[in-house]
Amino acid sequence: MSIHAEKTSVDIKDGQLLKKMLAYAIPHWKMITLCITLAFLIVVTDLARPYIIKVAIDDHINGLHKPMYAVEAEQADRLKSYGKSIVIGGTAYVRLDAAAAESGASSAGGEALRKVQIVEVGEGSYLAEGWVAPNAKLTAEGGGSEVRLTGEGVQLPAVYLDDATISGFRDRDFTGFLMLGALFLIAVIGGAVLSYVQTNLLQYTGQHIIYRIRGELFEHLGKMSASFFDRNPVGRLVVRVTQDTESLNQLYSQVIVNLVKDFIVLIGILIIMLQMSVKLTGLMLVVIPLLAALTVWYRIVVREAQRKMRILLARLNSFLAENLSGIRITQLFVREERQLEQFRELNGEHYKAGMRNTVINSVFQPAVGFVGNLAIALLIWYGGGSVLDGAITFGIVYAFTHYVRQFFNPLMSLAEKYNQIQTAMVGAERIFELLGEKPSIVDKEEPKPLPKQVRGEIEFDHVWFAYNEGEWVLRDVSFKIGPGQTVAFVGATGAGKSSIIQLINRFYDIQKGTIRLDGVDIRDLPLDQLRRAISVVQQDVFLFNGDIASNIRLNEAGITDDEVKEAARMVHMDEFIRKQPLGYATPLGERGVNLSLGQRQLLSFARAIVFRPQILILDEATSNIDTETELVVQDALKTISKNRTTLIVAHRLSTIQHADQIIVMHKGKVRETGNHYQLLALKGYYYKLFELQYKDQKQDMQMQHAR
Ligand SMILES: Nc1ncnc2c1ncn2[C@@H]1O[C@H](COP(=O)(O)OP(=O)(O)OP(=O)(O)O)[C@@H](O)[C@H]1O
Repeated sequence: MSIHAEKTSVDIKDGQLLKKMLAYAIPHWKMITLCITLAFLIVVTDLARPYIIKVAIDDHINGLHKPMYAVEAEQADRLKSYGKSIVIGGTAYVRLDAAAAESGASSAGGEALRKVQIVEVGEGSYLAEGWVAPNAKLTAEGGGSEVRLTGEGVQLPAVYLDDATISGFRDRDFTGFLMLGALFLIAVIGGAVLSYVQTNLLQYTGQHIIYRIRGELFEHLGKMSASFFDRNPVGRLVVRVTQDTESLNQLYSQVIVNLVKDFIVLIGILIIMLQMSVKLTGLMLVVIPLLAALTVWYRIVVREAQRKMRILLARLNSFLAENLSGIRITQLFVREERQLEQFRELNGEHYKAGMRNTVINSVFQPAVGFVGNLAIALLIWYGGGSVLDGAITFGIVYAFTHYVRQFFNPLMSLAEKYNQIQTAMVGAERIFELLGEKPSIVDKEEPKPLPKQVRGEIEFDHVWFAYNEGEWVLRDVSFKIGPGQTVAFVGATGAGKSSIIQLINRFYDIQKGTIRLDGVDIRDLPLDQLRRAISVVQQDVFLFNGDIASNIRLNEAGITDDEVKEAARMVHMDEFIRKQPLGYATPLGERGVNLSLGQRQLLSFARAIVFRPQILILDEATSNIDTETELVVQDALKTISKNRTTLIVAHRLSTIQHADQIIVMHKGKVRETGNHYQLLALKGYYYKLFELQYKDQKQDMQMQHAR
């Protein structure tokens, strides 16, 4: 598997993962509980709105024709428990609210209460003694106070009502509308305010958790050893710290609480529906199996589609990461067309997978919508009929249509949530996998501190080392470098010279043998002390964002400006730096001056010197510097390397002839050791290398002469 390949799917039921995610949420449990409580209140305000309208319809718009009670005016007190009574002539009337009317309040009122009702017959309104169905077909006979309403097997004495009297009965409707309107407004404003508070609290919590995880990730990455970075491309790690944590944030701040909210909505709606009408609720639930089938289908199909999309996206990402970092090579070798073709292919596949996803969603969402509307159709058919029969009020049917919609909304957005959860779970798994990865190179439990004055004696004692198991890069390497000595490593490409340098720094640990610094196994030393004792100048110099001075002292506050300048002077960079617009404060890189390769190396020298290490390592450090400057640097080196152990890896043998000891490497083994003259006298491998380079030089000189 390519190191760019990514894991793309994880089983949501994975308990381990959930436990770890929960562990991060636990410190915020108070906030999360508060958010869930707020969610509950928001649901209440959401669900209250249709109910308020239902009450407005049933008790006020249609309330006039609801059953009423009447008593003689002087006994009006008896009606108190039903509401405010209206006195007309010698009679007190009270209108019942829908619930009381439906539950047949008569039992509570006792027989002495007269049941009355406002009934419309033809153009006129009558106050009839007795209760009839609202749609009963009646005719009025007689006149004045002697009217009788007959029809449908009933005969009721009635009184004709003029418009003014009807308005009297309507009075309480107007105050009712005002009250309900105010209540509706409170529900709307309350809902909005609560949502605002909840969203902010959730974001705060989510961001806080992510802030912590990001910090931990960065700290953790800082401890990882070189082999880890060999395996993990930088692009991927950047995605871990930025993108994956963000999707996890979404999970904490949106998905979890919203899922709880949706659940409360569904339960809440069911309860309200059941309370309003068991029959209608039963009818609504007829569509549930259809919905369940749809959801199961969707889960299966979309899971696969989304998994495929994530795989392709990961591939696209790694393709991009690889190609953008190697863009110069692509351009140099005129491979743009071929790369573009590959990219198009991948991009096309991703597009197709994306479209498939879209198609599935565009089927699922309207399908759920359709089932919802089917439920509404059933509601109109059955509910409408029941309203006419007087079995259900119009307000209930109206409220049901709203609740059905609210019931189906969370189901419709299931797609989005499913995707969010999957992405977040994948992100979470990657993050926890990363956090769970132990740094392979760490301090011993009780490391032996280095003495303040490091002597700088380095010893390799039968060292075996492989980057990858079984592929030995160093085989039984032994040598000893005395304190203050200058030692050079030479050998063909791939002989293992740079590996030796990396091992001294403990970027990797060896498999067999021992490496000692001042007689102590480096694995027993505190890592930071070991690395502080060593400075390395490499061929590739990394510059950080910042000015020249901070790039030399690497933000080490203990290093003074004078020391920085002194170091720059020693590598003959001082003059160049002074010429820059802001001197030592000139920013480097995009925002400031760009350094040439040679200048970068000089800066890297200054960096190494300023830290005053006991051991200085130069790994191909002068390969980018012109001969003239190299002479200067060599000169500086002589000063610097005095009383310091200095290790030099070089291909140009001319630069290392003065070394106290030269170690010749060949295929991971020490082939020869000695100083320049001893090695030449040996007439071995070194001699051959020297001859080859010398011949080259002679040829160069002859060619120059010939010109
Ligand atoms: N990070 C790494 N992971 C795996 N293998 C590596 C790694 N670095 C180097 N190698 C392998 O180790 C061997 C020795 O490499 P090393 O860089 O030590 O050689 P070198 O003598 O310094 O060569 P050069 O003169 O080209 O710098 C090579 O075969 C190389 O492929």
